[in-house]
Amino acid sequence: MIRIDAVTKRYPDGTVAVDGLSLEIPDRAITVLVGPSGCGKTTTLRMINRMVEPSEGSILLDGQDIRQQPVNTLRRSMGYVIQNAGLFQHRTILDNIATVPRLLGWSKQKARARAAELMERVGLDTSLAKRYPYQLSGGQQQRVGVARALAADPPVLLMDEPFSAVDPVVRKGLQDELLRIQDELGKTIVFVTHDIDEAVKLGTMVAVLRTGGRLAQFAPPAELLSVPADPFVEDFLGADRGIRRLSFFPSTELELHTAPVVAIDAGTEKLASGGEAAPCLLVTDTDGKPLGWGAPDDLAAGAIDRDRLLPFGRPFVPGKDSLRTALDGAVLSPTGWAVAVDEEGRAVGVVSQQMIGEAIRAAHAEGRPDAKAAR
Ligand SMILES: Nc1ncnc2c1ncn2[C@@H]1O[C@H](COP(=O)(O)OP(=O)(O)OP(=O)(O)O)[C@@H](O)[C@H]1O
Repeated sequence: MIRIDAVTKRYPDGTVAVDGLSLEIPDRAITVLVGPSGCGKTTTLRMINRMVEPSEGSILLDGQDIRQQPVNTLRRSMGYVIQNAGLFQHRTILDNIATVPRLLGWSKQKARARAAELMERVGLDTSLAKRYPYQLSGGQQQRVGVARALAADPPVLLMDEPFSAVDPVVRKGLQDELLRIQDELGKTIVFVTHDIDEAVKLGTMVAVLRTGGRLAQFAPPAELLSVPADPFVEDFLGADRGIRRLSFFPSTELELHTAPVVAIDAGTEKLASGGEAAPCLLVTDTDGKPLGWGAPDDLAAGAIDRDRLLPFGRPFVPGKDSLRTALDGAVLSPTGWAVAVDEEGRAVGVVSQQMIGEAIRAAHAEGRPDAKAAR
């Protein structure tokens, strides 16, 4: 555990960047520091690897003051990833990643083998190994930055706005990749961002800092969304807090209706009977994959015209997707019903907006959501 204990940082010009900050950063989890520009996030991160020394207070790593070990030893136990990756421009991708192992005295061959393994782990094709950083996209460079930080297998990873410089689609890919890597490796990650959505998506714990370097709230993201500590945090979380909180509730409890799901080659009788449970029927192909909503009148006549089917919106996978995704599916569906599919995309049932609303109320009444559903 990293324990930040009553830390204040006053820069020589008198700026108080961090003011009496205390935090307990849990092991093998992602702790996000988030807040407006200039609230002391980077300063806090840099105090953890002693690039900046606190003016007051102390930082403990596994119970030991970080000042008690040589700074180089400390930094080797902490990978560091920054915005724009900060790669060595004159070194190949492979040699960039192999930097720390080489510094640690590994042979060139062993360090490069490790680097190649890490390229795969962060989703980079090893055919890029001999390129130079300028020959990669921004997103690829960030992946190299992550691989380089992981090269010596440090227990701690410090990440300072690592995904801020890439477009939203690439950014989402990098975030997903980080969560996947974290599931495999279980590092203690401290992640700085000014983007609250990124904080909520990635954080096991989220520390919201306010200008002046004071802690506004330290909580799991679902708790942050449900009980913001004060108007500053509430304002910082932004609009749609209630909807976004639904990301933390699993959709497994939803009761699915199967009667309105009919295959396109079903007999006339079956088509006519399904419509009792829902105003529309979901028509699937012969493999069970949804094709669209058909109006009961059409179906009762036993004549399905594929061209007249209504789009079925975005389906959700119960057990994998959250109530937010299910609700989104229902809102997008012209019938107001969401379509549930299995991992192979075959329809397993349908559920109405009203039924989702009831599940939301029940989940809220039960209290704490399941944090895993957010991913
Ligand atoms: N070397 C320095 N000397 C003086 N003041 C500094 C120094 N470094 C940072 N500051 C000030 O300390 C405060 C906190 O800066 P810091 O970079 O930690 O904030 P931040 O939350 O990471 O900001 P951003 O999101 O904009 O990167 C700011 O007011 C900044 O101007």
